[in-house]
Amino acid sequence: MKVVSKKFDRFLEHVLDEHNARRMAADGEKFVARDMVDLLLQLADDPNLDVKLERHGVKAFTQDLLAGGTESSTMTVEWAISEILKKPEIFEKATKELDRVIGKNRWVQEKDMPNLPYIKAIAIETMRLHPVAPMLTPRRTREDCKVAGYDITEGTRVFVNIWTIMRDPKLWDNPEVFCPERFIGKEVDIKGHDFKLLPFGAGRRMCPGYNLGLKVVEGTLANLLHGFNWKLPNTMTEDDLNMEEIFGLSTPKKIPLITVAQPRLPLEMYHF
Ligand code: HEM
Repeated sequence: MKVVSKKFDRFLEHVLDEHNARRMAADGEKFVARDMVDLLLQLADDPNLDVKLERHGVKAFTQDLLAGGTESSTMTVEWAISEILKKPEIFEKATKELDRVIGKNRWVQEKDMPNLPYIKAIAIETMRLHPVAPMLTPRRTREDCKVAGYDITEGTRVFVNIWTIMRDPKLWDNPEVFCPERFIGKEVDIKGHDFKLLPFGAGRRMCPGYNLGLKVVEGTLANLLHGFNWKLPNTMTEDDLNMEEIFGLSTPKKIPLITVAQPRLPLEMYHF
């Protein structure tokens, strides 16, 4: 742990030095912040902040964003492709929508997402069955309270098990079945107001990156489905595909997905 933390620190020092050097190079000209680190460094220079942001604060912030913002999205996309490989009819429906809305001569852009409700539904259904943080971050009760008949005293550390909530048969029809259609034509809230669907948590410790996270998952998924036919390798069948998860702070696949991707757009589309 100590070795990893030192390695991370060296990397973050380098990132900050690099950004500071670019700011210096602007030399009197108006510096335009290019990314989150630039913005944080600008804030750290502000002498009027109520709570001063120090260099170590900028590093911690940057690390939080990297840690929270990378595995969460990739893990969700891996689960989505796995679920789709199990149910090829979902792939067909998704590509029908993509071909109708996007066509075969371009990639999906962020502005297309409102016109791709089925892709959105696949993303949300994936997060329902495979939440990134199954127990959210721990809470501490501020006062005595009663939940479902249980007395919980002030100061108790509490975990909210969203994995179970999002598979609760009292709240969901056929909860174990991957079914994006359950969200089609419905107002869906995943911003922490609907307590049966909490992939980003709720309240003051809710995921601050939910908007970005959702956009990354939807956009990546849309382009992966638009750009490729997904098949299982060799003689492997849908039943052979292992869907076990490692249950812990996050829920990655126990056995990483191996799949075969074949282009489904004109070949010139793959030259970037
Ligand atoms: C699919 C994408 C993502 C999912 C499903 C997800 C989910 C979550 C969940 C469930 C929590 C705990 C919330 C709670 O306890 O109420 C959380 C916390 C957090 N997430 Fe995300 N997240 C995603 C993407 C991102 C991105 C893109 C960023 C930043 C760039 C980010 C940064 C964070 C941070 C910093 C926290 C800790 C917040 C705190 O403790 O106050 N996440 N995320």
